[in-house]
Amino acid sequence: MDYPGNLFVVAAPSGAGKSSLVKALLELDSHLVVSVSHTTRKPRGQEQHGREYLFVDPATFQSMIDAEDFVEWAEVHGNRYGTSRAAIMERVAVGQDVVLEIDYQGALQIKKLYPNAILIFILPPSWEELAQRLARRGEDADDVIAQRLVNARTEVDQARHFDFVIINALFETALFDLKAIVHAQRLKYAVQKKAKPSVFAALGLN
Ligand SMILES: Nc1nc2c(ncn2[C@@H]2O[C@H](COP(=O)(O)OP(=O)(O)O)[C@@H](O)[C@H]2O)c(=O)[nH]1
Ligand SMILES: Nc1ncnc2c1ncn2[C@@H]1O[C@H](COP(=O)(O)OP(=O)(O)O)[C@@H](O)[C@H]1O
Repeated sequence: MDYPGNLFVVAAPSGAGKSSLVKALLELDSHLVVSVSHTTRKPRGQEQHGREYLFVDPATFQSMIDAEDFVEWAEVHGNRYGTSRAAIMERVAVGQDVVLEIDYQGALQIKKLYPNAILIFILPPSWEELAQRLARRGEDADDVIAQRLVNARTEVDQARHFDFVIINALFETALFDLKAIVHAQRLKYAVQKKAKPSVFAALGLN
């Protein structure tokens, strides 16, 4: 299926910094919107319904699966998470670029459905740093953090299936990399669609 907006998928093990990076990217880029997922996980700390997630009970989530409301969904760290069709298609259809912050299982489902989607994997600089970030974030109980660190091994192994990999050591460097990927993809899309940004004129690409 072809659509005028770009789809960017960002995945990472818990604590690698993907929410912080996506939030910073959105502040810099007014053409980008984030898809708000549904989840059966309980809200933590400052999270608000409709902002970080749409928090639903397991029965509601199941009825959405049955109604085929999700373009993808997966069970991650013992909870269910899903992207509703409405969260993305209405936007890409009118030419907005949408970023999905989802796990690798969802990312691979999205790539199958929308081969033009750009898959970006964020890696932490080390296992020690990942553990420290989860502890420093201070949002999860020790057993939840332990489970996430175990799952991180499997998740990191999936990075090779992604289009791009970013190492989030220094935050500003990782943010720069993310911006560059988004920018380059937009230009590629413009060339493919024979759109004519003025910058192409000098290259005879009109
Ligand atoms: N497949 C899928 N995964 C999601 C979705 N929304 C969030 N996730 C992933 O679920 C995992 C857990 O997210 P969360 O509980 O917010 O924890 P965090 O990664 O530590 O911030 C992360 O890998 C998210 O990217 C979704 O709609 N679909
Ligand atoms: N480059 C970085 N250096 C140090 N700390 C970071 C960096 N990026 C993110 N963090 C911190 O690590 C913690 C986890 O980041 P978060 O964005 O919540 O990760 P994720 O969404 O991948 O679970 C947060 O406390 C965040 O402020």
